Amino acid sequence: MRLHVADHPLVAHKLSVLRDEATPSPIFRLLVDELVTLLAYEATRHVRVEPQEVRTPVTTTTGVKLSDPSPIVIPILRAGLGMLDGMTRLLPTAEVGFLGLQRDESTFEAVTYANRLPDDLTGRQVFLLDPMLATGATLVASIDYVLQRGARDVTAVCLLAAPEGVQVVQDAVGDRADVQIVVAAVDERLNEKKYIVPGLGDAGDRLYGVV
Ligand SMILES: O=P(O)(O)OC[C@H]1O[C@H](OP(=O)(O)OP(=O)(O)O)[C@H](O)[C@@H]1O
Ligand SMILES: O=c1cc[nH]c(=O)[nH]1
Ligand SMILES: [Mg+2]
Repeated sequence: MRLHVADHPLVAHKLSVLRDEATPSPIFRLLVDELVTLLAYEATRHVRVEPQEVRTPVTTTTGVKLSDPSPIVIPILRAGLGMLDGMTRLLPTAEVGFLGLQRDESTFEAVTYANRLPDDLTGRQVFLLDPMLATGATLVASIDYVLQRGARDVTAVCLLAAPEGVQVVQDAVGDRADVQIVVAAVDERLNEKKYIVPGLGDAGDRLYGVV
């Protein structure tokens, strides 16, 4: 498994505003969208392309186009939905699937409550979107889900990760697939409630309110 931490002053600036407890939901949503577009540039560095002839006004040349089958982008509901537009802005031809998982806040296990994905993901590049990688249970369950459907090339785009969660994902994935995590920052640790410290609180609640 590979971990890529975005190292860019704009990412650091936007992330700092995101962390601020005084940042209201409308600004929070806007910043998540902007941050994801910056991360998407890194996350798509190895997106598959193939040669394509292009006729310019002057001559013909060989360019590239995204290979078939198109990549699939999967936001992990609820909070991952806030990352979808930022990702598809750079990958407008990608298909979009949905996975709904919620962390049980007493056992910290991930409970799956929804899925709308193709049965067969063989040969597809998969981009999972979830702002928070805390214990790693949600991301491991999501990766297992797409690997069971045949995917072998998976990139998770996250805003924040805890070192504990990164290790859990690394151990769980092993050499089963090519998995990459692209993240804006790896924070210090998890607290006793398994929240990321310093973190930004509950990403879903800050995007969409407490339900
Ligand atoms: O690494 P973990 O310990 O599994 O925690 C991370 C998960 O927790 C949050 O979702 P949450 O369960 O709060 O659902 P929500 O998106 O509906 O708020 C977050 O968006 C991740 O999916
Ligand atoms: O810090 C955390 C941990 C899990 N889920 C969140 O939204 N935030
Ligand atoms: Mg939540």
